[in-house]
Amino acid sequence: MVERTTLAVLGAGSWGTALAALAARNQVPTRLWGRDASALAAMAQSRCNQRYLPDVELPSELTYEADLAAALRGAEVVLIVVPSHAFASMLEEIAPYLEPNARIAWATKGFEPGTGRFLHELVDERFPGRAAAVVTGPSFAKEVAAGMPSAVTVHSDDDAFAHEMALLLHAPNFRAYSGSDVLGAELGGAMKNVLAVATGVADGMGLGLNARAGLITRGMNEMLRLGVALGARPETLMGLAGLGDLVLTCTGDLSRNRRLGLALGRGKAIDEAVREIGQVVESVLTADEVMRLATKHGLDLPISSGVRAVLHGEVTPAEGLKMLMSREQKPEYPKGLFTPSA
Ligand SMILES: NC(=O)C1=CN([C@@H]2O[C@H](COP(=O)(O)OP(=O)(O)OC[C@H]3O[C@@H](n4cnc5c(N)ncnc54)[C@H](OP(=O)(O)O)[C@@H]3O)[C@@H](O)[C@H]2O)C=CC1
Ligand SMILES: O=C(CO)COP(=O)(O)O
Repeated sequence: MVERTTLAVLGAGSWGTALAALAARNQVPTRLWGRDASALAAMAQSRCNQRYLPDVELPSELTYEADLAAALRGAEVVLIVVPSHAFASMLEEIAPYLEPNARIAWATKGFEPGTGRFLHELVDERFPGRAAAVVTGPSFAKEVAAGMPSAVTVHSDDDAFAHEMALLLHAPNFRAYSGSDVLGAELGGAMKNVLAVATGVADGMGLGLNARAGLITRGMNEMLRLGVALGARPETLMGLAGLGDLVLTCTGDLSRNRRLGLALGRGKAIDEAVREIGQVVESVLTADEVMRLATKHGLDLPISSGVRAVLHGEVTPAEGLKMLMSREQKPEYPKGLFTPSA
């Protein structure tokens, strides 16, 4: 039985719209806010997000609010689903209107660009003491919006809020698990976007299925090593937030990050590839932040580093491949499975 908590979803792109529709179908009173008032009016009229989810009929229970103050009035839970580059400014924008008891969740995947700070750090700094949770895991918006079976996970330091947020979304075809490793959950969701570019590049170059599996597995190793260095729990990274989303995004052509890699591997220029995708491609900013964190912790992450170099045009995909394949022989896990080597 779902409590009738009022939910405000901020960000009317593909994922914000899909999550808002899911909650509304779940009998949660839900308002969807977006920065484009005319797009919201069209959604209210047609019950369709023509730009981001064109084939999906939105539930009649979902309401739309272009005025941020009105969207937040009475909202007990606020779910932020804007791209990571807009996350910090979104926190500033909501500050004057947040209800005193409002809990904050986000489904954004990434870091603060330019600093490598985790999004939970931004939330904790701007809203100290508020219950906060991240919603993450393998979930293409298009499939969730179409009601196809999916599983995600919700992590919070506040067990009650993790459970509450999960219940708002949990539905017959949508399993929402819960946990308490916010950092690990965020790291998995951010890093898989970078690694998806690597498998996309390999597939775009026609390197074969062995290469794809090798990149996914060694990419998982990079996620574990950075995660362990930062204090994430390995099991979080081996779960939906890490491995689950890594497999989805590295293999599923619905992934925009994988599609960017595919285009680069086929020789397309990055600007053109991003323009053609026409939606947020988080890896473009996240690769820099992953490498900023890796450098800070003295870690060598060859796949992530190669992706960053390819995205910056410092090396071609072929040169990146050569760099990876010419590395010295070494043990796969010199220090044991959950204390991976640098
Ligand atoms: N799509 C998916 O399957 C999933 C996405 N995510 C994550 O969700 C986040 C959002 O991605 P997604 O919805 O897919 O992206 P989309 O590209 O589909 O949509 C982005 C949305 O964000 C809006 N936006 C951009 N900048 C701002 C801003 N400064 N203030 C307010 N709104 C803004 C855009 O508005 P406008 O149209 O006006 O430009 C648009 O509505 C990303 O971090 C992504 O990694 C996570 C899981 C699944
Ligand atoms: O995060 C996602 C699925 O879990 C969506 O991946 P992309 O951003 O690569 O499309």
